[in-house]
Amino acid sequence: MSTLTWTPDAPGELLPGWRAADVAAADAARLATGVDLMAVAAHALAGRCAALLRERAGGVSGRAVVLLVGPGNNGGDALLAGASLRRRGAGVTALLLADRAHEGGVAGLRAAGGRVIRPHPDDEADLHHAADLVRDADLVVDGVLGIGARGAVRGAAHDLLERVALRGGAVVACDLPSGLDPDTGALSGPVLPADVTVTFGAAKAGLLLPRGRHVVGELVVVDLGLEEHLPDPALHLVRDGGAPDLPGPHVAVRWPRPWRDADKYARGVLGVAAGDDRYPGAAVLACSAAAASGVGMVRYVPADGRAAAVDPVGPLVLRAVPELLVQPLADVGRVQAWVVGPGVSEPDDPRVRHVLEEADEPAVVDAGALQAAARLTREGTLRRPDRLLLTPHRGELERVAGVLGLERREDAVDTARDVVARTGAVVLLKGADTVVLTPEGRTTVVPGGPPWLATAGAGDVLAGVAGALLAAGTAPGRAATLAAHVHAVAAHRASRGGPLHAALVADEVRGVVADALGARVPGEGLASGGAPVLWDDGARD
Ligand SMILES: NC(=O)C1=CN([C@@H]2O[C@H](COP(=O)(O)OP(=O)(O)OC[C@H]3O[C@@H](n4cnc5c(N)ncnc54)[C@H](O)[C@@H]3O)[C@@H](O)[C@H]2O)[C@@H](O)CC1
Ligand SMILES: [K+]
Repeated sequence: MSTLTWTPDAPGELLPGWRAADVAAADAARLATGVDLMAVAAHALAGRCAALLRERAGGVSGRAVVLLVGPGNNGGDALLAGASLRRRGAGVTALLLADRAHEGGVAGLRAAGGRVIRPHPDDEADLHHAADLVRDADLVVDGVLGIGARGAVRGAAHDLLERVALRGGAVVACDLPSGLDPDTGALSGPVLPADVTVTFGAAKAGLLLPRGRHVVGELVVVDLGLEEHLPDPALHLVRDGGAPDLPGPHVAVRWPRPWRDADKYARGVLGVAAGDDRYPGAAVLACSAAAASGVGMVRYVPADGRAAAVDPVGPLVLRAVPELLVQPLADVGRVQAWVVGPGVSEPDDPRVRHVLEEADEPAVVDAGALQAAARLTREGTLRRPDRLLLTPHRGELERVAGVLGLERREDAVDTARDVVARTGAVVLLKGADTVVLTPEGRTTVVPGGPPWLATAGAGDVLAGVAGALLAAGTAPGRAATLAAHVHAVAAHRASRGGPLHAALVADEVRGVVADALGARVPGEGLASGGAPVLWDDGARD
């Protein structure tokens, strides 16, 4: 299924998502003011269904619409939308897939001339017939379960979804694709991937999280006037610039830019403690990416306290970034941030110990330094975790959680949240999508790069970009979100649908940042030509 997009009328750089319980409470508060929310929801749903029928089937009148109807109000929404489509001339059949169905909805559909069928859950011929109706429909509306869902879809709906889950025609999900957990995005049992999800009142968090996003299709958020009844969102999703290879307004507004007479310290000086004899390339990639991200200067710190003259990695990083300095740990000059860990294969590498136990500067902690951060957390000697950005992929996260002695969780995002709570550091969890979690409780989902990005060295590039931002004074949570987005956009450019390798991604970073800054909306964020972000609070992303 396509990646998630959302309609332009949902403004802002970030799309907020809420927990189902918070939306249900806001629904109830709004209902108490006397608004017929279901009528508003069904009207909007019918409108989007009609538009999709026109796009895909050339019109509404005479087209076949099948409603999959569950026991609750979600089914009620679908039935009332079906009644509206019937009045516009569509042939509408409701399949009632539970032992009860929303009475007003059934009556409404019948009154409009729609057909209502209740397939018997144990009758093979009934289910077969229902599956045929679904397969032949121009449009299927999934109204089996909404935010009242608990676990995988059960009963006749389960059996039917299993038979039709791979059908090709248009599907509109009512509030959310049934079988998707509204809070976590977990998919249990068969799920009908939607072309469009019309969600009511507020986007549910699960629609924006990695596991859920790929079955949501285009997301339309219907305004039910819930704002004043909703608490803070559970998470945010970062928006691109209209296509995966265009940076979104989030970057334009927040990327630090130098003022006219800024020196290298104002731009940021980054120490890179990465690479060793086994993994020299990690150092090259991290340094190149940092340079492409606008850092003022890079100090490269070789392994083993070696002097520049004898370090074999130094000439490689110098060839990639001629302006950097190679300085052994004992002589390293002033830095404003660190990247530590990419391509570091020795667990007791003194560079790792220095950054994690002695330094005060913010640091990106990646790869070979992650387990050390976990071990030092356990021992109580990790220095100022609030300055740290941990960047594990899933496997590394599990190892970190293991060292920390955390309980095993099924969902990696939950594990990451536990690691944040235990360490006090920001965690950037790499995966198909990136999830950034901060100790203040903020969760941000950043849509990922192309699948080709799952390649050696991609993480080293990301670490370099994030390090450059930390060096410029951007707070760890914000740096993580910005870096992940720029990295993903750069990867889309490097790939153009085909294979890529990490150095190509690093090469694209500069152009992505330039485009983002060029597209910046005047009057928003920093003043034009203004100061870089210096130690912003980072509480908000
Ligand atoms: N509360 C409101 O005022 C509004 C609700 N709306 C709609 O109502 C929906 C929520 O309605 P409900 O609270 O009735 O909940 P649902 O329609 O999601 O369904 C809950 C029902 O399904 C059953 N059920 C739960 N999990 C199941 C499973 N895994 N397999 C089979 N059956 C299961 C439950 O027993 C319960 O009867 C929203 O998603 C939205 O579509 C909208 O009309 C907007 C306003
Ligand atoms: K649904």
